[in-house]
Amino acid sequence: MNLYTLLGQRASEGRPIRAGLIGAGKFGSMILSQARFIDGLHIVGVADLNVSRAKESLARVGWDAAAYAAPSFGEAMDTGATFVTEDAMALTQHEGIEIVIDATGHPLAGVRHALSAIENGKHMVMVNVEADVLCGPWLAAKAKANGVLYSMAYGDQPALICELVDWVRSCGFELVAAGKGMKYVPDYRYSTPDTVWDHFGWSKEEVAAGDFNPKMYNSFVDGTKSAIEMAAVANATGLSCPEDGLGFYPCGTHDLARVFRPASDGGRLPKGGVAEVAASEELDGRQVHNDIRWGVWATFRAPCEYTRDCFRQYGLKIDDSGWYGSSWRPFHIIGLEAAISVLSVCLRGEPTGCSKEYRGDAVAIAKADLQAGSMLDGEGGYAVVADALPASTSAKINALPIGLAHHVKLKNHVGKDQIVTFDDVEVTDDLDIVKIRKEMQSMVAD
Ligand SMILES: NC(=O)c1ccc[n+]([C@@H]2O[C@H](COP(=O)([O-])OP(=O)(O)OC[C@H]3O[C@@H](n4cnc5c(N)ncnc54)[C@H](O)[C@@H]3O)[C@@H](O)[C@H]2O)c1
Ligand SMILES: N[C@@H](CCO)C(=O)O
Repeated sequence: MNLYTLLGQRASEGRPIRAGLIGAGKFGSMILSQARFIDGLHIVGVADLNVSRAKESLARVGWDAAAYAAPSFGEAMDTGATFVTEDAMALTQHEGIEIVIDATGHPLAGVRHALSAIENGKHMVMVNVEADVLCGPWLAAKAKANGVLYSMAYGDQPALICELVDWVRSCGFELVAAGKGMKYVPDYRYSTPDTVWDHFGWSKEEVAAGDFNPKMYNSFVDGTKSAIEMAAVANATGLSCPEDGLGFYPCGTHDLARVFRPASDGGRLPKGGVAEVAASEELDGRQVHNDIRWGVWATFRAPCEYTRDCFRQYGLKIDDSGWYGSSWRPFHIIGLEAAISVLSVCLRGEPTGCSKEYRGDAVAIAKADLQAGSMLDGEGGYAVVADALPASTSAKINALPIGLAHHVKLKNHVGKDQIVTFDDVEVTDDLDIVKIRKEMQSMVAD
């Protein structure tokens, strides 16, 4: 039965899905914008470090002040209104909430929120892919052991890629590659929060009128977010991360099947079975024809001649050999679609993508020559960018995951474009997360 019908049943029984949201920034705002139009979904609480910002977000997306004026979770449960608080941990512990959504983008906080939610018997929708790539396989195992579900967020590209991958495999096609689109040329790798808007493509007026965090958007522009997402996709789908990091091959939708096939068959991939990114800009900065900047895609091979012939007969976008086909979804609208995950988890008992193995890692790489004694400033900042590597490679070189490259001091000089390793940094804080990462070493897939 479809989600909408199932939700209608719960609404008519007076048993709405009771959810709590942590992080009311851009993604969270987009969830909140839609939530008030979804009968049967009650956002009991919104937690944000910055309560006044959260309230501004609620007002900006059109909520009446009375709708978020509940003075406690209990009152919110009784009245159908929403309680806004700075206490995220209390939200993850409240008995009335059945599902928690983390949209903070802070990897360490996201892991802690998820762990608390899971230990308190709640399902978890992890918008925070930064946290998912850091500890997702471990959190998913923890959720399973606690009888709850841990899910990627529909509307963001990783969950949509998982959906396409599932379609390819369920049809009996041979999956070759899957990934997302991105506005990217190699120089963007060195972008900082000061230069992000020169590259992202929005005008000064558009940026000034919006609610955008430049460091977050810089993590999109410099390739960090792509690395994080493709490693998370590898963990969720069984695909691999490319041995030498992401290729960011410029490619439009008409050409996916030709470009994203193995080099041995004329494509750009050193080998099949990988998560990759299609850049929406050519190397000289021209926009790619039929670009897929905002979308997701998968390429696959026909398993037999009859299937190959059907690809052509039914107008599938194929390569010149006819053996390779492609499928894509041209858009993702992030928080506007994220309720699909909440409904799928609570009504169907099915995550919309979930880390299953530890196959990929997003590792920190110096954006410039970094001196001993300097501090790393995490995703989208000035010091480091991430690339996606197989988890086995990351483990072998003792690479520092980008999610732990926050407020840590370098003890060694690290040259521009070099991978930062655990041996290069003084890790004095966040030892709970370091411990989880150590435990994850036993989960590394071949
Ligand atoms: N903005 C986008 O277009 C976009 C697209 C895809 C995915 N995402 C994902 O959405 C997530 C959030 O991104 P965003 O753009 O909304 O960021 P944002 O900076 O706009 O919002 C994050 C919010 O979380 C709050 N927060 C941070 N740490 C917290 C903590 N420890 N406890 C409680 N609240 C905390 C912040 O105060 C802020 O209000 C990230 O994981 C990001 O990868 C964003
Ligand atoms: N794919 C998007 C970013 C993530 O939503 C872009 O190219 O800007």
